[in-house]
Amino acid sequence: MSSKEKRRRVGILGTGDFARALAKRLFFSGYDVILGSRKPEKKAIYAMDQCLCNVQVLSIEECIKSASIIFLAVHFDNVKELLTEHVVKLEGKIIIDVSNRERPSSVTSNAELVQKMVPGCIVVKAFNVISAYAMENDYNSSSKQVFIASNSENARDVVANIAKDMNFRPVDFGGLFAARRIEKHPLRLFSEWKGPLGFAVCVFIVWLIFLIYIYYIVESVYKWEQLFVKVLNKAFCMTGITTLSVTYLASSFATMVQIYYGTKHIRFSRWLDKWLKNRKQLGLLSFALISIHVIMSVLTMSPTYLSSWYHSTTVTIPANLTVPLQLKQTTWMNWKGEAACLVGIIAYVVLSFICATTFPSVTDTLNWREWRFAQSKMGHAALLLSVGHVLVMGIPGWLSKPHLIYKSITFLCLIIPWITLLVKLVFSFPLVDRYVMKLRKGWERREKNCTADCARPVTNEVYASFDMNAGKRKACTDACTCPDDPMPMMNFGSSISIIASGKGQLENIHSL
Ligand SMILES: NC(=O)C1=CN([C@@H]2O[C@H](COP(=O)(O)OP(=O)(O)OC[C@H]3O[C@@H](n4cnc5c(N)ncnc54)[C@H](OP(=O)(O)O)[C@@H]3O)[C@@H](O)[C@H]2O)C=CC1
Ligand SMILES: [Fe+3]
Repeated sequence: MSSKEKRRRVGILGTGDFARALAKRLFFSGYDVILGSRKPEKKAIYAMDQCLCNVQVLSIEECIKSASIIFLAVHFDNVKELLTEHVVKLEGKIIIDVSNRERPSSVTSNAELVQKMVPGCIVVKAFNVISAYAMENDYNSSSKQVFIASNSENARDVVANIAKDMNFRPVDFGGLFAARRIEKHPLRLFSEWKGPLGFAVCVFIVWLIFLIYIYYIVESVYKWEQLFVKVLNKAFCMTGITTLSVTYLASSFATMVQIYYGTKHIRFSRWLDKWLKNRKQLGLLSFALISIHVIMSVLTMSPTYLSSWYHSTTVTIPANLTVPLQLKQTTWMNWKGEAACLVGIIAYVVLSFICATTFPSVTDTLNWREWRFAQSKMGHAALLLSVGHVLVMGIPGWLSKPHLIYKSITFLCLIIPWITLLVKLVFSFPLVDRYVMKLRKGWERREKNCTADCARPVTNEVYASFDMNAGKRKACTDACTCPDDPMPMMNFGSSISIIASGKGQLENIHSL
């Protein structure tokens, strides 16, 4: 066999679920795999899975000897016992630690502890975010990311190539210090959804209490049995539009902060940073709420439920009726119903399009300009259309009872959307827009009088991290970059992708 045809060899310590799945995947990706077991003679791997008949099971020592890249597929608790007697033989080898923790730790990581146990080897943290099931079954999972951390750039490249061969997407996290972050990843449970979900629930409760107050306590407009669809539908609609406007208000707030400080090199306060990072979740939640509103509205689309949307017909039956009377009743929508439907449908279609652009497979096909157009311009257009939909329903009532406008739910639920749209309109004026663009290109209003107490990035070996959660943000008495700051204060929206770019260009992702 020529050297080109020779399969690259890797060793795997352990013969458990993950080791077997890894062995199978590596074998079908063109690797020669050797499993290392404490009792190789008892591990009839091929009996468990015929695909593994070409995978040898050797002793731990032989496995370590025969490969220069070794996956450590044993539970961390057993690592010390397993590796202690092989420390010398492991010298110079690449050890890939795939282990996960039960609890997150900011102080250390399993990978760093392995590096301490075997100082002569090069430890790489990787593959811990892929389950054994996905490893074995999802062969078309090129979108699945494998986060990689190691103090050796060369070792990171080697493991990144292995991940690519296995049809995974490697993401370089830099130094081994980043293993702490990587090990936290599988322990997350929709953590980025908690804030937006809590916000939506609170807004929903507030609107619902208000609706119950005006429709059941102040006046008896509806029957209690109508609470589940008729009244809840209004609460879903009001929460949906509030959440949608809050999604787009975040970027305007950030722009205001940048204008105030006269620079874009300002680290936003924590609440604003969180708000900006949660825009995707807020937007998706508003889409879900508006979808519920659409379904409920379609189900109740009748003159009985939406009397103001339909023409009403009054039938008078003569008192002295002697012959059979035939009444043909056809009711169609009036202008208000038709207009509200039309604007509502267009708003929903635009929102659906924006929602579709957040799917990774679609996002990947968009360039930066298209993405911004979909998320910003179309987003504001969807909000404007949603406002229009509510206006069509509200205006006739406001005109007939202007003194009661403050009680109108259509009026109240449009306050935040109006603010969002008005602020956006102000920022769209050529003068303001030009000024903001200038700031975004790096111009600073008070460049010469810099007295900023700049927060420095946390630097650890080759891993440079802007840890938004670590420590307290330093106060900035004046907003500007420090002259010797190689990377000015920046805001990482999707920290993973930015940090992942490692050596690449750092880009201010808050192009709002
Ligand atoms: N399962 C999964 O979906 C994922 C697992 N991981 C990580 O992969 C590692 C392995 O997980 P998994 O394969 O599920 O675990 P298993 O319990 O299925 O396998 C662990 C293997 O470790 C070996 N081992 C070595 N020393 C000991 C010891 N002292 N006691 C017991 N076993 C020992 C055993 O092989 P032998 O008897 O042949 O020596 C055993 O088969 C873990 O660190 C886990 O966090 C990461 C991502 C996903
Ligand atoms: Fe509606």
